[in-house]
Amino acid sequence: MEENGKDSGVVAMAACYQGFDPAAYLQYNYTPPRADFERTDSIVPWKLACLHRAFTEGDVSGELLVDIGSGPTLYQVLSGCEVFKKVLLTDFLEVNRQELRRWLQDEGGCNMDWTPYLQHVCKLEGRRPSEWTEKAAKLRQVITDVLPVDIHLPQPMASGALPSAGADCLVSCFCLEAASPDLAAFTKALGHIKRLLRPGGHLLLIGALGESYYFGGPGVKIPVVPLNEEQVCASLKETGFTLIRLEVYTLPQDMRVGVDDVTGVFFVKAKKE
Ligand SMILES: Nc1ncnc2c1ncn2[C@@H]1O[C@@H](CSCCNC[C@@H]2Cc3ccc([N+](=O)[O-])cc3CN2)[C@@H](O)[C@H]1O
Repeated sequence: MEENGKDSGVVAMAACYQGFDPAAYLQYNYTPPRADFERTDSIVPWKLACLHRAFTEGDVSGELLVDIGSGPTLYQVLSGCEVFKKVLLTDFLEVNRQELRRWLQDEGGCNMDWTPYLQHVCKLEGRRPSEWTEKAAKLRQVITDVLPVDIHLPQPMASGALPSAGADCLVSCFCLEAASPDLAAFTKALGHIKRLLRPGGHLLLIGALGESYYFGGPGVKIPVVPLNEEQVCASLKETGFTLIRLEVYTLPQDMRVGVDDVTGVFFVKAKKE
């Protein structure tokens, strides 16, 4: 522990993120082959199917959904925006919060066209893909803010950002393992975000398995704590979450495109009792 009370590994992680490049990151992970809606074995359709099922199978409800560590992406809340009246996006970096605000303000300058994602989730909802414009409008209506977050703080968001009871549901994708220097910090961060959730609320957690690094931009190599399923389950148990479902996707060879060394992706639905 350093004299200012911050763990040295956490301080080093924050430094790694100074070169993060949202446009490059989107290009690496959210375009084909990893986001190929024509392929049933592509990662993004698998993630969207997990989230759609989790948000719509009847046990998740409430007013407020918070996405922890949104990065420059909003696919995480495409299904949730139909279930919650209010959605908050959050990230550690201003460059990512700006990327999200540019899309929300719909004034151009975005580094990503989310249309295929909106069309795909409309199909999952039994709607015509052409209803993507209504879904985009719904998103812009329910996402009321894009706020700073730091999962390594006991209080990750500014006080007053959430109702005192907490959020009704949290979603977090590829953030905790990529922002934590080691497994202990990952588990501690899980405990920190749990405090943002009301009792009885749900956590939808997506993350990388077996990943030790990824590129957050050209030449921006960011270390990741490599996780396996057992460690994810142990961390959830240690922080007092009740596991409802764990699903695992193993990357086909041609999804390993050199932007990271991830071997699989986990999806967790859990509950804070
Ligand atoms: N202290 C902090 N608190 C909160 N957020 C923080 C903090 N530090 C950094 N952040 C925030 O966390 C970051 C989230 S992006 C992290 C990317 N994770 C790795 C990457 C993702 C990915 C995506 C898709 C697929 N796939 O197979 O389809 C695989 C993979 C595996 N590689 C970033 O937004 C940063 O801004």
